Amino acid sequence: MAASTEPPSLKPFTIALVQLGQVTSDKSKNLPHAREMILKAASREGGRKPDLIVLPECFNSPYGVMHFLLYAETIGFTSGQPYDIKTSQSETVKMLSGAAKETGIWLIGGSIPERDASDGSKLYNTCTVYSPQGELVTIHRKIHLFDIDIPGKITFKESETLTGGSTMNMFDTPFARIGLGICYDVRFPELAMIAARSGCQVIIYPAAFNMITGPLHWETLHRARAVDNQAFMSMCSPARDSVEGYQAYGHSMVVDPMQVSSLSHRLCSKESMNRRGTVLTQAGHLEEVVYADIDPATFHSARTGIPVTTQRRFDVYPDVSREARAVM
Ligand SMILES: NC(=O)CCC(=O)C(=O)O
Repeated sequence: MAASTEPPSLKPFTIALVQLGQVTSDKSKNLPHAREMILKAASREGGRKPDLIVLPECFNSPYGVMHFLLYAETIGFTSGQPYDIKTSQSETVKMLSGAAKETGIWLIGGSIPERDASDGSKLYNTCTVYSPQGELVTIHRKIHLFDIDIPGKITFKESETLTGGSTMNMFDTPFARIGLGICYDVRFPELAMIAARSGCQVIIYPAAFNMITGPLHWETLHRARAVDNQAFMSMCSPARDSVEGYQAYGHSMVVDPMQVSSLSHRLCSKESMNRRGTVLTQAGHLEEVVYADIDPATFHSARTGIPVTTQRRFDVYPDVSREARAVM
């Protein structure tokens, strides 16, 4: 949905982050395992059932530039155009659509290597999103490719085989407008800022940080994007169980935009702040499903108590984002 329309008002809802393990070089094992974990997340016992399930970045293929071509699938989705899952060429899209329909739950289907339907030489790192009826409602192609070089620690160059996406993407559910990105996109605050100013109350990125940058920045970036934008921020990682190759950091997380109303209560002790504070939920590093309840009161108290959203001085600084519109 275009961001020029009014966003749905934020309602209470529950997110499930599936910190998927066992991502192997065998896609025929990866897909059934992902499906099984989606069903497991959906059938939560002893807590509110999730309204939205999220998978991690690159869950049907090992994460590495040499793998993307081999694992890439053609999706062929165009925003605003009818999309027929039955005739889709993507086995991953079929599986995800079926799982969303079977569970009746919104699904952010992590990301997969995608081959452009019209220009087969172009590959993208692409997230697909499904309604509870199993419709493919939007896609997000990772905009900022993970090209880094920290000598002796990590060198990664997604641009060797991938092309960066060129559109901002968000989607509406009955409970929130949700802004999308993928992993490295989080380091570019403009993306989350434009999403928030386009009405997103929640920002969710499938991701796969690593053992160098994860301990450095994973939680800080969640908190930064959440506080700057006064929005809920979440990234879902794979588990750290790869025997060789890329070691994901794990620690899938949901962070709230700061509970002003309960701030004094929280400041009682560092321990209670960590337990009840702004990190609503956080996984360890192995495979697990973690849940977070999104409370609109938190969002509203943050925005009314610290009203930066109405205090901006566009007369003093140029607003680089104000004209932004969500397009596909
Ligand atoms: N998959 C990615 O984009 C990794 C990003 C990352 O680790 C970072 O530090 O940024």
